[in-house]
Amino acid sequence: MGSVASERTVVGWAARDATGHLSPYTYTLRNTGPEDVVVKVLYCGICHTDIHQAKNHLGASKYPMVPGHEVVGEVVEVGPEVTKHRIGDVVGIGVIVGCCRECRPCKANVEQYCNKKIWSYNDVYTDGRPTQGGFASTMVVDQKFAVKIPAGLAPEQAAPLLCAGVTVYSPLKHFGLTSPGLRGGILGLGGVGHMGVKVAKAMGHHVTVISSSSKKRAEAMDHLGADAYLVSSDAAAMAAAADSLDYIIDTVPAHHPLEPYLALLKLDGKHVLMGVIGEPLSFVSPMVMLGRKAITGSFIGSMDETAELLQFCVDKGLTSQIEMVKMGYVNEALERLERNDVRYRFVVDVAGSNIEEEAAAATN
Ligand SMILES: NC(=O)C1=CN([C@@H]2O[C@H](COP(=O)(O)OP(=O)(O)OC[C@H]3O[C@@H](n4cnc5c(N)ncnc54)[C@H](OP(=O)(O)O)[C@@H]3O)[C@@H](O)[C@H]2O)C=CC1
Ligand SMILES: O=C/C=C/c1ccc(O)c(O)c1
Ligand SMILES: [Zn+2]
Ligand SMILES: [Zn+2]
Repeated sequence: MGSVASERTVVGWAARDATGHLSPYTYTLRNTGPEDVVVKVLYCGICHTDIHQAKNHLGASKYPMVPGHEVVGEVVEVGPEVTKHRIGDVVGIGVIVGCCRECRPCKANVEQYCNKKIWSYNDVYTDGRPTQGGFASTMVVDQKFAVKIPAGLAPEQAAPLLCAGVTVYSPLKHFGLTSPGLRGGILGLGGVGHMGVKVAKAMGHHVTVISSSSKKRAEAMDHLGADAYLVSSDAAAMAAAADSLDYIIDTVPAHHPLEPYLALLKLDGKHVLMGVIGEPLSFVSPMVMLGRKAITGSFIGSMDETAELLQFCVDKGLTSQIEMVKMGYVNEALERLERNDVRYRFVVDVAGSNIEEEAAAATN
């Protein structure tokens, strides 16, 4: 218990401009507030959103920016009113670190849809400071936005569950797509997509991966447990699969036509958009009318859903498939992620990268 009297100086790896190149950056954290926990970062996953943000794909990036929102760490200090966590707990921090607590989404415990939500980086906290993410030695976060990592989950494999995992779990629950026997499509087999296959399979669905190439076919079928694999450019295979899916989780992070995928949906099928795409997507209206299909979207998941997903993963024996790297490799990892060269999520071993020591040595 107790709080530090002075601001903590920490080191993160920050983008300085839209090249998205990260390099060491020293900054201070706010004093530990009554409901804050101080978290020593152990691991942080690399999500494609980190590229969108670091490279200013949405036009709203502010620099210096320390990305990273799939954070697993150890609680090293708690404010005097913290009841949810204790020193020594292993916790996760995701995309959101604040909300108004008064609006309809907040009262319904879907605080990710709060219009006053605070993003874990590239945002401004209530004290007027920029928020900074998990590619850093330490974070301070309100206890509400830290979730306990349950026993039975390796912390490094838990990291991708905090964004990629809950991002697929939340819409499947919300849209009533949890019944065994449903037929689902996962469009784009990356970080979010591979968790889509795993979570949907654990719910008892028949899962079809829809990919831009055949490169991931063997892994998808043999290791991830997919039931079918479609290459989107294979017109004959796509035609044969028409009218066969109850839903598609669309994780493609770039502009793409929707009509080839809408054609795969059955009556009342749902196309759930996940990718962050700053250009209009298009389709002709009969594609949705003649089949009462729905095009919708979903944004991460709530803190409650995150805790539920973590327990679901323990109960079902699910983990993410990761490639662990040190912080010094983060720029190569970002480049490889952008060129679709990772199976399926990079996780940075932050604590094992000695970033504070290395930054101090570089300035001496
Ligand atoms: N809605 C939300 O709450 C969230 C949204 N996101 C967003 O979801 C998207 C996916 O994130 P993530 O899984 O981390 O990204 P990844 O890069 O790990 O995966 C995306 C996959 O989409 C396919 N793909 C990539 N580029 C193209 C392209 N130009 N055309 C067609 N297919 C492509 C590839 O799969 P394949 O090789 O199989 O074709 C790739 O593996 C991003 O836009 C991210 O910002 C992420 C998390 C939460
Ligand atoms: O990776 C998680 C964040 C996803 C996201 C979704 C929508 C949006 O506009 C973003 O900036 C990020
Ligand atoms: Zn993410
Ligand atoms: Zn709110």
